[in-house]
Amino acid sequence: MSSLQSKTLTKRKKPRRVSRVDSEQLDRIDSLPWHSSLPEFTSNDDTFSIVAGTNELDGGFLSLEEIDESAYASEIAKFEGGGGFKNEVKPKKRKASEGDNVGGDVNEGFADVSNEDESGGEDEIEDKEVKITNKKTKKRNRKKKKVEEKKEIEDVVAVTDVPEEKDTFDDGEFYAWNELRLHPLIMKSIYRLKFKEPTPIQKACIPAAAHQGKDVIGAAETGSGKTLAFGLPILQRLLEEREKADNISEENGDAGSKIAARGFMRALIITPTRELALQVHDHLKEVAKDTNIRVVPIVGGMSTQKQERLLKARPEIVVGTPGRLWELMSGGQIHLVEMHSLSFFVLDEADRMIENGHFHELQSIIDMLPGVMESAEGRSSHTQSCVTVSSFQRKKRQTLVFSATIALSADFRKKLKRGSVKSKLNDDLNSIENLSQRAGMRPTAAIFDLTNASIMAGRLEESFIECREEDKDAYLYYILAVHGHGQTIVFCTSISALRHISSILLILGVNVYTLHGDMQQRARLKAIDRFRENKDGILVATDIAARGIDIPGVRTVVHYQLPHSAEVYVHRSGRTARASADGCSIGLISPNDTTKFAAMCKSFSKESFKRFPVELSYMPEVLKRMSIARQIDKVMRKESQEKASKGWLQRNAESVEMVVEEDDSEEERVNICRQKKATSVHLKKLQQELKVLLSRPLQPKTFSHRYLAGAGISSLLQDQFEELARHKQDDTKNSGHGNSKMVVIGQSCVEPLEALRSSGHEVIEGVAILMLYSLSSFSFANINLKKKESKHDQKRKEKKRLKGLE
Ligand SMILES: Nc1ncnc2c1ncn2[C@@H]1O[C@H](COP(=O)(O)OP(=O)(O)OP(=O)(O)O)[C@@H](O)[C@H]1O
Repeated sequence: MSSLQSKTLTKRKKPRRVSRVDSEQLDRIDSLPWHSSLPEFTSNDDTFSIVAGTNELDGGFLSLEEIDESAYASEIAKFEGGGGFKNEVKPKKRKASEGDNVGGDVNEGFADVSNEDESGGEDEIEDKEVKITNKKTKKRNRKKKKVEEKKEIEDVVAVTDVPEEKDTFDDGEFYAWNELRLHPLIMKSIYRLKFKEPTPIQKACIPAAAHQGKDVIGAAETGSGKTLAFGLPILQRLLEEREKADNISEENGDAGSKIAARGFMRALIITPTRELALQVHDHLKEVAKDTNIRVVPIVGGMSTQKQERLLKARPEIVVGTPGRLWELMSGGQIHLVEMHSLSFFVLDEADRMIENGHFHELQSIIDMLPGVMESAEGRSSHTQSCVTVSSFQRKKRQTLVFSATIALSADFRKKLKRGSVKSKLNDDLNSIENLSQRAGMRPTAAIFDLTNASIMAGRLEESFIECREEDKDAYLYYILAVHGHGQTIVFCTSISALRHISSILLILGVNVYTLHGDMQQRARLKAIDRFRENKDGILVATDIAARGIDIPGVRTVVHYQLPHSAEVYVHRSGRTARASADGCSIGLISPNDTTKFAAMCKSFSKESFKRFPVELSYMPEVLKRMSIARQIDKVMRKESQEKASKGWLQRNAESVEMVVEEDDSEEERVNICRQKKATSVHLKKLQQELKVLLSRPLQPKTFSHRYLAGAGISSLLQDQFEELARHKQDDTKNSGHGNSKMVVIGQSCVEPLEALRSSGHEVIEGVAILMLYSLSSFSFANINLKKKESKHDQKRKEKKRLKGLE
């Protein structure tokens, strides 16, 4: 029986008197928000709780308070239009007795001024002077706040801000854009972004959506520029309308406003994840920089009030996730429910939308779209607040549906023509086809499927390492330590696996950022930002990072665990090899994964997969380190769990005014104490042992101590060299010997893609019959050895034979 279990709970004889102050403080503490850095106590296999005590792991190494919210556009000022500077208008004198609170403290201030006129005496004058000064300060502060608020709005939405500087581009270089006939303000952004030519999906979609007013379904590989394929047509149409309206207004006065609906939402873009919504927002905001079209993100995990204030600015383009959008819509947020002028309804990463967790809100939003439910037998209750419009508006609205992985049936267009969904109110919508139809997609929709036979990005090199489940950690460490160059994303399917490897890697001195759904939104964004900024950063993430995240420096994607579906595998791998860059993916395939992996390869029509080259001479050292790291992890986890449950018992006992009595005998207590001491000594010993190992660069077993063979110097090896050099310097100083310098001559690190290109073995359709080589038996080495022996034998035999002939 553990010491913890042997404790008993007894009712307090004399409940501790809790003073009022104490209880207030306790209340306050209880009401503090949950902090992701606090250890979690529930899961037994959760290594995170041990290491996370340092707040180092959970997505961003920092407390949430450190994060500057405004950086993510969540902080937005109240938009008061022209009313914002009311205070500057010379106020009428008001008597205090008039007493209504219109104008708030502004008028209170003025009431003081009026009193000043009526009173006399020096004290009163002094009093009044103080009040006037206070009033001025207040006024100044209010003014300052207004300016700050205005700036905040400008930061979030794109505003009229045509830069003065002369453009220095040579538009001849951008001639490929000419045929798309985009507005000069859009072209200005294209020049600024240095996008020399439209990508194929942009070339295909822009004419159809921007000039022919068609609905579009677009499918193209990851990183192929789909955001602008739907973003540019939206901007084009809004700019054209605006120009037309301005021209007509000039001629006929007010008539122009009928053409360009101002102050209404014109485009609603829905994405499955918050990170993607923010990224799409940033991308469109960048392109709309020289226009006066405003774009705002509406995502969960951020203050609803602040987002409501953002919407008060009446942005034309709203990018959001279904959950938060629906929360605000069902709450009657006026800008969102006034959809009669909506010209574009966009579903980005549409296939993800139909998965669980998003579907119901999305369905509700679609039901709010003007015209969607009109032909059905009635509207659901929540759509009552929606402005009723004719189906004319539905016809005017364009529906754009995009993803890298969209499967459409051959007769989809026919189905659209039949409009089978129209009359079936409770139809099952969980397919892209039904969703598109329901959203009002017309039979004339243009369908561009640019995914080739293999839907993977063209410049992506795919590979795998076969290993036992328990050796995945070691291989991952090998990849990061030996080839750790460029940004890497390691994907896990479960959060517990993510916590496990993050913890192990951290013990091994590999700093990683983490990203998963249990993290607070701001911490998630911070983790992505930090990862983005670190050119050799490592992000360990679940599938919330699988879609859309666009970080050009990502060179390698590691599938630590295989995803549940082939689509997710495509999106995960698509975090690298984006735009015109290349990259590589490495799957760690254990015997449990082989069937799934084979099925995936088949579904991609992949002819060949490369085996990622592993220099097995590194593995003894890797395994040695890994073994110690695991032991440390185990001890720390146990300690942390004990502390956690002890704390839990104590807290619960206190909450019901009980005391936890220690009923261990003296002998038991001594034993526990001894045990703890022994554990602590053991832990220190392990940590010391690992420290010594880590202070030396990871070397292959055949390391000659004269040359460092193999993969070159990764950033991790570089750190270890520096550490070693420092040790050497200290040793030299202590021993009093002269200056001895350690010189490291190394090639730059060979990143996984290079290693793969130079020596990856192709495995042709052989995934299903993969042989499993376990680390413990070093079968690869053995096989090579046997091969060499047999060649040697053959030579000897040949020599003997020749001698015999002589
Ligand atoms: N015409 C272009 N020329 C060069 N780069 C471009 C062009 N259009 C977009 N890009 C860049 O390509 C990158 C990928 O674009 P985007 O995120 O839109 O891809 P995507 O197809 O939506 O990818 P995913 O399917 O993974 O979401 C971005 O960094 C974007 O700025």
